[in-house]
Amino acid sequence: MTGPVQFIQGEWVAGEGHTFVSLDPAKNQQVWQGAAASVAQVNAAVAAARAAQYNWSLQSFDERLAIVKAFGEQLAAKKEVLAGCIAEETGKPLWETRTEVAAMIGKIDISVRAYQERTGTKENPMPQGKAFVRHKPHGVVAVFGPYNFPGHLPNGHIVPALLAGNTVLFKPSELTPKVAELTVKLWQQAGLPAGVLNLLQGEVETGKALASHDDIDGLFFTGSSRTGHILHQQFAGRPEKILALEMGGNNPLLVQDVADIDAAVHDIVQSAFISAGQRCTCARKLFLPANEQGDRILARLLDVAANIKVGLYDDEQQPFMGSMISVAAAKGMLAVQDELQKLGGRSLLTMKHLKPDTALVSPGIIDCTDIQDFPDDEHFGPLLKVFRFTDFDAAIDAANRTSFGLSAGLLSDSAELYEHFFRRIRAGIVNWNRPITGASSAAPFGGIGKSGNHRASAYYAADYCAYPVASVELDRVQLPEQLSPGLKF
Ligand SMILES: NC(=O)C1=CN([C@@H]2O[C@H](COP(=O)(O)OP(=O)(O)OC[C@H]3O[C@@H](n4cnc5c(N)ncnc54)[C@H](O)[C@@H]3O)[C@@H](O)[C@H]2O)C=CC1
Ligand SMILES: O=C(O)CCC(=O)N[C@@H](CCC(=O)O)C(=O)O
Repeated sequence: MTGPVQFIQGEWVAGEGHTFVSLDPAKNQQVWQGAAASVAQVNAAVAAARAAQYNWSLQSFDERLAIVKAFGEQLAAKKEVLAGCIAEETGKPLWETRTEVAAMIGKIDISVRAYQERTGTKENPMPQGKAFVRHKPHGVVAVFGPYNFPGHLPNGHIVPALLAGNTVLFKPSELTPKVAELTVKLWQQAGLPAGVLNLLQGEVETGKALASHDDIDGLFFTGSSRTGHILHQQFAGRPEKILALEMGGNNPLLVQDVADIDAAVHDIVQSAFISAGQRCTCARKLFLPANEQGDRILARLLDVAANIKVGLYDDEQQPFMGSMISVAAAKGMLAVQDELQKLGGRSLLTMKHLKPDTALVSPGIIDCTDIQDFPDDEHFGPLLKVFRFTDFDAAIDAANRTSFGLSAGLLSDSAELYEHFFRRIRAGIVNWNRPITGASSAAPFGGIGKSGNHRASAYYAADYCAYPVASVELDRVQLPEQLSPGLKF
């Protein structure tokens, strides 16, 4: 019998499904154990969310905000505990998980601004009466989270959804159940009414039961393109439900004409290797000119990348890179490196498994210029693929040769070149002389192609959390000043 890990109708109860565990990937220790939610428990949670929804939506925005702010205070009070928990369960270094918790706290004020600006009430006078645009919540929504930002990214759906008056069923990644449990406990302490937020822990089967439930009004998903596409198929023929998909990327970074080589290399490293390459926005492909400047950048990049400190999340001298999420993920990246070498890639800095029973790997860089028919897959780890080019436009075409379209960037001292690049590149996030990771919560966040379904998150999450209601209103019934032809009163 495992502990109470499901939060349904304001009560912590044990799961009725099979037991699963969560491991500290850097130290190979078990940190959590629990039983998955059964189908009956998924049904009970959906019923609880449905029962709570009307009253939650009837509360004024300020009443809902007071509870969301109380959650923010809980986050601030427990920030070190939560940062420690994220580090332990993902292997990300503490310096980084502290920024994740700070982003969760920052999300609250930003979501209030977004709610008011994007979905607030608008009023316009009319010849008779007034026209209003108001917004209503969809109702009961499911939130699916990824493992790489187990706090910040689900929070980016949950906070705006609750503010708008929805009730939520949260299905976290099965790789990060402990972070989810701690976060939901903070919501509970903030005084969220029973049923408004329910936690359904489990693996794919729990996800399937929730996603296919008839009584949810929508699903907000952040995760892999593969799962997002499965969900999209599941939602086919159900146009009444809203589906927001934030998925992976295969993101290019181009370099041309830069004076400060170290600054360029810094932005490349931040783009490719932060979070051990486990960000959807990470640069996967680096396009470098096949000239003397390109050679100098590459040489410096190899030098800096070879010296990146990889280590444990709680090392006193903090590493830049912690571990990957699991030993399986680490082995998967090493297999990708082997595969690319077989296809004709030339390893310039070989990614290594640093300790076999952990997910600690070193960064890798591989020259893939000579690979014909380069595979269009997202490789979610610290392996950067380099392509040398002689023609900038051909490099942009190659960068666009992907079915994804999340982030892209140019490092160049030429504003004219950036203007040209911006016009031609296809992505939802396009940066100039900045890393392509580290997107702002105060901007929309989403991609095109296989990276999303045109429902951008972050600042625009407000849009998919509520639907607009247009009204024309007059405070008493009145004959119009001008009657339609053929009418006589
Ligand atoms: N565009 C964005 O905003 C972001 C995208 N990501 C992407 O997320 C991925 C990494 O996260 P993962 O946790 O591996 O994603 P994942 O797709 O494996 O899992 C995400 C969630 O979906 C659930 N799930 C998996 N298969 C399911 C199914 N058949 N039916 C219903 N639910 C299912 C999982 O249990 C988990 O809760 C990367 O591809 C990354 O690019 C990560 C962060 C941000
Ligand atoms: O949702 C937000 O508030 C902004 C999006 C964000 O924080 N993006 C991060 C993480 C994306 C990822 O998981 O890869 C980023 O751009 O680095």
